[in-house]
Amino acid sequence: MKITIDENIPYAQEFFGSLADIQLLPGREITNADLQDSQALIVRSVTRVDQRLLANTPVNFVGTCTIGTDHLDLSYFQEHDINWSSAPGCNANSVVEYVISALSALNAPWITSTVGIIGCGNVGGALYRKLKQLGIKCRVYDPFLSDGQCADLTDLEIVLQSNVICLHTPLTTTGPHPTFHLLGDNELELIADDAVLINAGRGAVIDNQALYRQLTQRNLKVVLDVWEGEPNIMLKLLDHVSIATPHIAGYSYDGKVAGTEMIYSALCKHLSRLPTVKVGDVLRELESPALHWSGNRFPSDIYAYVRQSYDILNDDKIFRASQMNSISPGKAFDELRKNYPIRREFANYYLPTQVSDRLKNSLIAIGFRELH
Ligand SMILES: NC(=O)c1ccc[n+]([C@@H]2O[C@H](COP(=O)([O-])OP(=O)(O)OC[C@H]3O[C@@H](n4cnc5c(N)ncnc54)[C@H](O)[C@@H]3O)[C@@H](O)[C@H]2O)c1
Ligand SMILES: O=C(O)[C@H](O)[C@H](O)COP(=O)(O)O
Repeated sequence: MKITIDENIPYAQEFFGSLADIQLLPGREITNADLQDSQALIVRSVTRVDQRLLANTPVNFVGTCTIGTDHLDLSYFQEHDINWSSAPGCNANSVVEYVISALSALNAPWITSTVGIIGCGNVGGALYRKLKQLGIKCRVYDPFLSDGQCADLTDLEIVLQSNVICLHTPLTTTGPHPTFHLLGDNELELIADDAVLINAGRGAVIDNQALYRQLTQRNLKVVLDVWEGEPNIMLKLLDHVSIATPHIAGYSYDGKVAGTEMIYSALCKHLSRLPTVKVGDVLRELESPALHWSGNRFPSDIYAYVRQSYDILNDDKIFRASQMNSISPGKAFDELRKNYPIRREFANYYLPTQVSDRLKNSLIAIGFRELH
């Protein structure tokens, strides 16, 4: 048996090599010819998996080590009896930490503000629970949830009037509530001038042309991890965005490896094999998990601790430089993602003992640990 795998999937050999021969290829370059003798295809979000890629191949299992599934033609899979699996929730916590890093780096008064969440599934729901634990007022728009599932559901128009607005929907073009260009001119105009808008869902959920028009007229603070047309983003938009990153919100190492393990387990099930490799076999504890003492001011010192684990402004700086200095910005976008450094989640770090109770409680609520 042979499995074709995106070369950017960490520990592909350790997990999938225990099941079959593996062929590692760049995700954007996998072709139909590459799959002529593969029974399984394991991808990330950059490989469009449809009839063009799969027709007349023996592939009968497709796994994506990601949360998003908009790159998979699920109707084609159903029509051709192709088993498939995604990795729901694998990097949800990574995205939540990205949002917290963005808000604390912007020095926005988010701790005392109202946060609007659009799309309250694995990612939005995890963010919602963390914010509630911090005592932050939330408003949620998710037309697929009922009041029994979330007490703060309200209309999109109301959510857009929050101090912070976070987008966590999938990208959909069909169904009763498609998200493609969910935020266009009319919706963006409802957002207050001093608000923060964060998109770490999918780029095309915001009409990027409309966003550009807005940002040339007013100083809304916008954080974009995802962009329309990735990897070839609208470069002129970059100048108007407060924090810009190349679709790495979900790129904590913990999240990526969890995605690999989930798809490995799904493929084992498909093959009626028992999984023998676990995350703990490959992912080690940090050698230096202790955070340095960095002050006790609440809430401004939250960033001082967060940045020791993940400094979003560093990602922003590197990304801007890559887009400005490269003759091929699209390639540079992909290269940054391919060579993204190892980023471990907050739960791998311990707080210094001097941190005051008030600050400590908040840092623990967002995921850091206390030394006992
Ligand atoms: N930037 C990144 O690195 C990154 C990482 C992980 C996930 N994502 C994206 O985030 C998306 C959400 O992830 P998730 O794990 O929370 O997915 P999920 O399926 O668990 O939740 C999505 C939620 O969005 C809601 N929704 C659907 N259509 C909506 C609409 N029109 N308006 C408001 N809400 C709507 C759904 O009801 C659901 O509750 C993924 O589909 C993926 O595209 C991005
Ligand atoms: O959907 C997801 O899980 C995320 O967007 C994920 O981080 C995408 O990463 P990629 O597959 O493009 O490497």
